[in-house]
Amino acid sequence: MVLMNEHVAGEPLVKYRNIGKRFGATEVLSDINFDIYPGEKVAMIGPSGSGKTTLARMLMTLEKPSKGTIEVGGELLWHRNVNGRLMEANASHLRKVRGQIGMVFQHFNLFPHMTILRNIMEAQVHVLGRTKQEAKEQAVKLLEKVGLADKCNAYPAQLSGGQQQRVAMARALVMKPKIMLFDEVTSALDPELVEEVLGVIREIAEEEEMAMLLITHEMAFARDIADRVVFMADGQIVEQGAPEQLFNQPKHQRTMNFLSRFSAQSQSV
Ligand SMILES: Nc1ncnc2c1ncn2[C@@H]1O[C@H](COP(=O)(O)OP(=O)(O)OP(=O)(O)O)[C@@H](O)[C@H]1O
Repeated sequence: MVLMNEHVAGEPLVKYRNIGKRFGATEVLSDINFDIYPGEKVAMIGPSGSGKTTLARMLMTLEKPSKGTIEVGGELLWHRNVNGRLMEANASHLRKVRGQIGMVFQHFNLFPHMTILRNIMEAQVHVLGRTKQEAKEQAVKLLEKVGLADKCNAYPAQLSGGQQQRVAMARALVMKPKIMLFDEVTSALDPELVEEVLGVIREIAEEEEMAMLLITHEMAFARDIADRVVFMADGQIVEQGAPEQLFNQPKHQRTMNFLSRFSAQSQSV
């Protein structure tokens, strides 16, 4: 696995700068400055409603910041004019930037009317311009990687939640993104399916060079696979560091409170 301090001298892949976000009168993110380096595996933890998903959705351009800028691979997601107003990037620019990012959500978002194979071929053909044959070969390779080569011709409804989530991962991976976002990908799953999905993410983290941003409530997992852990609360990054430092010697009271609540909860389950 790649270690955080191997990256810090290089140029970040993702740069959040002075990010603020309001929904109406409610401020949900304030003054976020945050980098992700190429190949770095970052876990983001924090209480419900602290703004983790909103931050990730911004990277996919599904949400716009009210303040600040985001760069991916040296390209701004949106430009601001001299008055600070956000200017829409043109479609081809957005496609280029978004092509570097893969996302797996809590809900799998597979196309229900398409077979598993076609679910994974579709964007390769229409976005990357691969031939159907190339797309099929790549799809089969990725389905083998997530342990579902025998499900090519099944439809999503014929698969378990854990299997559908593994298909969603294969679909994101096949696009060869520079960064993969995983947003609470196990929280909609039955407990017995969680481990199979975490196992696939663990493998991806160990084998793939792409960066990862993993939003999770699975503390042991975050500790296990991340190069760096970021703790968010009330729309701010409270603290970040190597997993052993953040989990064993948190610097802030809020981090301590959160982690102790969590360990108390897991003991009582
Ligand atoms: N579209 C929206 N309109 C209004 N408020 C929103 C919207 N999306 C998110 N919020 C609010 O923004 C805050 C941050 O939400 P967000 O989903 O980013 O938190 P989170 O840390 O990912 O939470 P969780 O761990 O529960 O997923 C919450 O108070 C949420 O209610």
